[in-house]
Amino acid sequence: MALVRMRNTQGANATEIEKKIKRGNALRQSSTWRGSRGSVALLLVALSVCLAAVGLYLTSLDGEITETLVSQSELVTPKPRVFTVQCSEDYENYKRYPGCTPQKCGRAVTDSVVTRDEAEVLRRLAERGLELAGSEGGASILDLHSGALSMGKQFVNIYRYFGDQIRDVFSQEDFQLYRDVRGRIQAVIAETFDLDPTRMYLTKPTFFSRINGTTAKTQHDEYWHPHIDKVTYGSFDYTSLLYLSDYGSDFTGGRFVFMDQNENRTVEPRAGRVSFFTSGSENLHRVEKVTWGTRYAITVSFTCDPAHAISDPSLP
Ligand SMILES: O=C(O)CCC(=O)C(=O)O
Ligand SMILES: [Fe+2]
Repeated sequence: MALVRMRNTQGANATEIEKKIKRGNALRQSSTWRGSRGSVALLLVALSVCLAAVGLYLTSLDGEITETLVSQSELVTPKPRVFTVQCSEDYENYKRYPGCTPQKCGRAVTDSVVTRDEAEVLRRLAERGLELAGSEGGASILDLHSGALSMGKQFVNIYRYFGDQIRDVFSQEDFQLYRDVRGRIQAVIAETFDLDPTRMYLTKPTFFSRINGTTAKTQHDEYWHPHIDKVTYGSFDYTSLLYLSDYGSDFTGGRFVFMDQNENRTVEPRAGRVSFFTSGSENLHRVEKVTWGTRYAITVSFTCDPAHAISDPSLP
């Protein structure tokens, strides 16, 4: 009995010892796991850092690093903010026009050539004109010079299509304002690039644009493709854009992007802001897709070749 008790006691001790061993093992295992959990966390951090570095490198190769040249909220006044870039070699293949052909190339932005009130008058003009028709896709244009207006999947000539009724939509004052603004833009481009303003001429197309987030229906709606204006439009030597609405409050997306070798550089539209640049391949650019709201702008461009000059738009 005692033996039995003894055995029992020994047995009880053994069970106790086994339990302790098990507990000890369990504890050891959990501390090993805690230790390895630490290493796993460290490894994960290191991996994330590596991935971030690789991501940054790849985006830089892709030209996806973006610098804001001018944001919507700042006011560039009284002098334009000028960014000089090296002229592309294309110019060697073009006929040179003294006093006009770019000797120095670049881009510039100014908020002191057109007031916000004037921009509003021009935006209303654009709204009225584009209300007459407009593209089924997201991008519509109205060219006051040729009369071209987006309608559905094509264009109509407003002067022919609407005849005299067009005088109920546009006034002489509207056209006068366009001419004034065109003259001021021409003067600031000439001053910035050291040109003779009498040797640069308005060229076509010159148009109001309205862009929203509607899905494109035809190629004309695909405004976001990278392009070089001198290639796309032929006659352009200096491109200017007058913005009629505000990035961030009237629309989102829709920033203007200069696509440089290692970096994108953006201009954020602001009502009354004029952005201008030499039209060669030194200024490859695109417009971001508009994601919300409506963006209005006017493209006003100049040529050095008198053969491509057009007169100011006027009411017929
Ligand atoms: O509206 C813009 O900001 C740019 C438009 C453009 O690139 C063009 O008309 O060629
Ligand atoms: Fe362009």
